[in-house]
Amino acid sequence: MNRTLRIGTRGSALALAQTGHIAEALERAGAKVEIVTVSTPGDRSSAPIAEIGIGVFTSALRDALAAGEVDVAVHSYKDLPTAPDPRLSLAAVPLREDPRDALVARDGLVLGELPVGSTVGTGSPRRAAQLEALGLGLTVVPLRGNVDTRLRKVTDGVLDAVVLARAGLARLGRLDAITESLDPLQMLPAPAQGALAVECRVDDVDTEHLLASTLDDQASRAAVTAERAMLAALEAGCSAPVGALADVVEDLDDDGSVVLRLSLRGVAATPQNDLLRASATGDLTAAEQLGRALAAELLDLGAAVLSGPEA
Ligand SMILES: NCc1[nH]cc(CCC(=O)O)c1CC(=O)O
Repeated sequence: MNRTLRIGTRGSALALAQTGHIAEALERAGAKVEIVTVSTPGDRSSAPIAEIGIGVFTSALRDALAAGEVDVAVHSYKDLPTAPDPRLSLAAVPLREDPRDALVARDGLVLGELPVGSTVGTGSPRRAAQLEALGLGLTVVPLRGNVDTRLRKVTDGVLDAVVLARAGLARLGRLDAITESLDPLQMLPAPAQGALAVECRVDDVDTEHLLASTLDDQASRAAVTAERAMLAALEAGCSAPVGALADVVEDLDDDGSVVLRLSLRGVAATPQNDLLRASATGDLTAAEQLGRALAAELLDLGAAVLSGPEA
């Protein structure tokens, strides 16, 4: 391909860092690239995500891609609505970062050391519900803003701790700030957390092929496919209290040979806001079915059918 690929990204430090990695990988594969920043309503508003709705960070970028203003869009996968966009192809899911949530607390404290009444900042209902379910007497405080703004709440002494995606800190070179990477047994991450979604126009087969062959990681794609299928079947938006995490695990076949399987864990809230947890294992090649099956089990257990603020 001789043309220059225009790669669209949001302008936040995190978005620029993750798009930079993608651009470098494409350049190493011989492509000519150019990074184009697209401003989104989510970047211009400071309202809680639960009010402005999922898609605020991604729809402007998707529109620019569909309109031909850019050729590739790089998103944080967990920020995408669950409904597919028929104009676009999800050409690559690159190797996923560590998907766990991270605690950044004052004085190097871990979760179990935070005194009763400590303030923990997060704007995510999923994180808030799981923090409250620990029964540690923590006070969850609403919080938004870019990664630096959130970290500063702790260094400035405004909050005792904040919870963020470890992947965001990794991509910004701020892993040093983490005082504890939270065990998924206590804090299941958002579906697709730590993964990127790389899209192109559905009719741009050259770009689709280049992205898939250069960037796609099959295990990462299978894991996030299962997590997102679970989310979609619960009809939950990204701001709903739903967590999911799939791992590729080795298992033994009937004839004793090693097979790779997907192990999926999920958490969802009841209408009374109690948390339900469940897990299931399935074929690596049937990730969507696994996600839907786990959602059905959670619904059977009494999970609320959620209609988040938008999707
Ligand atoms: N909700 C915003 C958002 N979207 C993606 C990430 C982090 C990187 C990722 O999960 O891929 C973050 C920040 C956070 O949740 O702390």
